[in-house]
Amino acid sequence: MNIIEERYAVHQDDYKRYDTEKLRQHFLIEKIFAPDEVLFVYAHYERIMVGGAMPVKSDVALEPVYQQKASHFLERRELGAINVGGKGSITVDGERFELDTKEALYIGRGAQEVVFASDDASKPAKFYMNSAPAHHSYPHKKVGMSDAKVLELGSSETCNERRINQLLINGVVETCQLQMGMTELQPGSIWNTMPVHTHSRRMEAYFYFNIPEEQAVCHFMGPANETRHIWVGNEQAIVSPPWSMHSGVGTANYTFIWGMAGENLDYTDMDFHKPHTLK
Ligand SMILES: O=C(O)C(=O)C[C@H](O)C(=O)CO
Ligand SMILES: [Zn+2]
Repeated sequence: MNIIEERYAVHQDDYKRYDTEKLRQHFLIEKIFAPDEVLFVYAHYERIMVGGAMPVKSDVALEPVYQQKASHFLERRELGAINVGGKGSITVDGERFELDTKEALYIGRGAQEVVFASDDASKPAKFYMNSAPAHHSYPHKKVGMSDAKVLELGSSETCNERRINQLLINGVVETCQLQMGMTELQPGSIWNTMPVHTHSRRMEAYFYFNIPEEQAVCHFMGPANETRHIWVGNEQAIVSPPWSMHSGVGTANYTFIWGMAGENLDYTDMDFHKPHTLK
């Protein structure tokens, strides 16, 4: 049985009055992986589902949840999965895709049986997933880091030197509305997505991983003139509403996966806010 939690959409006027606990309750996803389970948060921003599958002792299957009222999970949805654990595989209607760490799989609408497996229980695969409603069925496709479109952004002087690996993105794979990728910070750099941006056309989810023990990432959210922060631990995620900027600074090096759904598939459609204008 897949485990699901629901998150409703928040108005930016209400968000202003949230304390730490309420911000965390609405925007932070503390648990993405549990052994031999599939966990999902169903968020009412573009109806994105954010979650993870971690097969250890046994394979685990994707099952429909009550919120979907569907006979199978992908009846009206598409899904992107990126492995952040040891080697594993995803079998889609009998077709097996081997996925090493940092490799992604796009699964198109209509797939009926999706099964996650780890090659070695002592180093389990961890499939981080985003899923969004889909109007069309595009082919399933595996995308490795060497297939990614790469953007090198930032500099060591501003502590934001980073490599953006666009994995499930227009031009690499056909999707209805989902886009996903992985941003790696260069050693010594700690700021992601600085200068910050908003894109009210798309919501976004950030999943932080490879954060060393006892370290954390301070994630910033909100309209540029009304920002708040949430401290995020390793393998936790943030749901970013369409009115919110999204950026983070780590107390150590880390990596994160971003995923988006919404009005367009244009990665460059962003409204930038210069650091000195933020409040
Ligand atoms: O470090 C960055 O900059 C990012 O990774 C930005 C994300 O890809 C993003 O927010 C796309 O809208
Ligand atoms: Zn963004």
